[in-house]
Amino acid sequence: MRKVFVSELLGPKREGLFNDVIDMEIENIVRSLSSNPSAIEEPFRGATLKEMLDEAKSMLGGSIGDHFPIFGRSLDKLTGWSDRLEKCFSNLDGYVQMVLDEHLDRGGSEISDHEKDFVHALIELSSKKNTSASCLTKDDIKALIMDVLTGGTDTIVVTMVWAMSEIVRNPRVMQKLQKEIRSCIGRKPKIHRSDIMQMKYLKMVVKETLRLHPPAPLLIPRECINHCQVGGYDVFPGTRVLINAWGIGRDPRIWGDNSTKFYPERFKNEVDFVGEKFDMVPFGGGRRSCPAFNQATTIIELTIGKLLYLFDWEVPDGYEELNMEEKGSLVVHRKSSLFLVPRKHNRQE
Ligand code: HEM
Repeated sequence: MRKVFVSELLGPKREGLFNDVIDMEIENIVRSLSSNPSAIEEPFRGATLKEMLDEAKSMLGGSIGDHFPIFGRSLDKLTGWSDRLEKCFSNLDGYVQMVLDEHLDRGGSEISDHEKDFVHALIELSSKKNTSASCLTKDDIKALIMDVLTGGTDTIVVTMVWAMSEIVRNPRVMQKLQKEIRSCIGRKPKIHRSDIMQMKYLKMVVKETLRLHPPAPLLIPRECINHCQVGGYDVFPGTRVLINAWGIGRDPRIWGDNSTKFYPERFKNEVDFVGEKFDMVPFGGGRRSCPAFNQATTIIELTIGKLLYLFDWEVPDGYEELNMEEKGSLVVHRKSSLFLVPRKHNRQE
């Protein structure tokens, strides 16, 4: 399944369409900010799908029955958790089914290869004509779509919101970042992926955000399959394992006395952040690490780059200090919404 996900959504086959959709979405955010700054909340505010995904994420945080299966399951029934779980996943399943039906109704033949998206590709892999080992069932397709919806939406938005919070709280960082972006872009109307490659400080800012605010601070709960030893402790098969990515990213033994400070310059020398050295693990590590880390960081860099290139950002009058309290279980958000005022940057200056 992971192989299908990587080749059909993230691989070069789908790159053109994926990039076009991302660029269009970033343009939409910028347009809504330019025409009506009070619409800043719009792209991130909930439609029904968002509510469904929020509910699913809160349920994935686990129940009493997940931790104490023997008596916990009965408690889950009594407290109404089991009914809530049933309803939540039947709603999500209904949504995914609707997406699938829409794709089936349109039929694959009248759509050009360029227009075919991830769901079309999955349907092709499930067709009777496909005799390869990766032939998918309907449930496989639904699971893969749910992976994208649950794993790929909130994580990116949460990281962007934390990045904007830290940038605005640290005017020194904001000025340095804007200077870099604006000098790399000059007077060009658009930022391209190739421009981002030159923006070293922007990359440092995104890494520093993921270090201090990994969207999934305990990653995804895993279960140990084989007996192993970690740091001298025995971990037996069946043990549920939680990795404290939040704690690792703030560990003063790795990051020094200023480990809780937002200081992107600490990434001047290349630091691995995709789980090879484990100094920070916002995307997990090993065989089940996030397959979309590359795409995710590019989307965040492009969006932040664009927002900082076109606008100067301020906290609204009356809000002196940004509240940085956190809330959530599987994915950790800001406790209070982020309100910022964008002022269009005059490119003649
Ligand atoms: C800033 C953005 C993101 C962060 C921080 C993030 C983080 C993570 C983490 C921590 C895991 C679990 C790794 C582990 O347990 O070792 C994971 C898994 C996964 N992520 Fe992401 N993710 C991000 C964006 C995305 C996007 C955009 C997609 C899809 C388009 C995605 C799809 C997945 C999938 C499918 C898995 C499961 C992989 C497996 O079990 O083999 N993620 N991600």
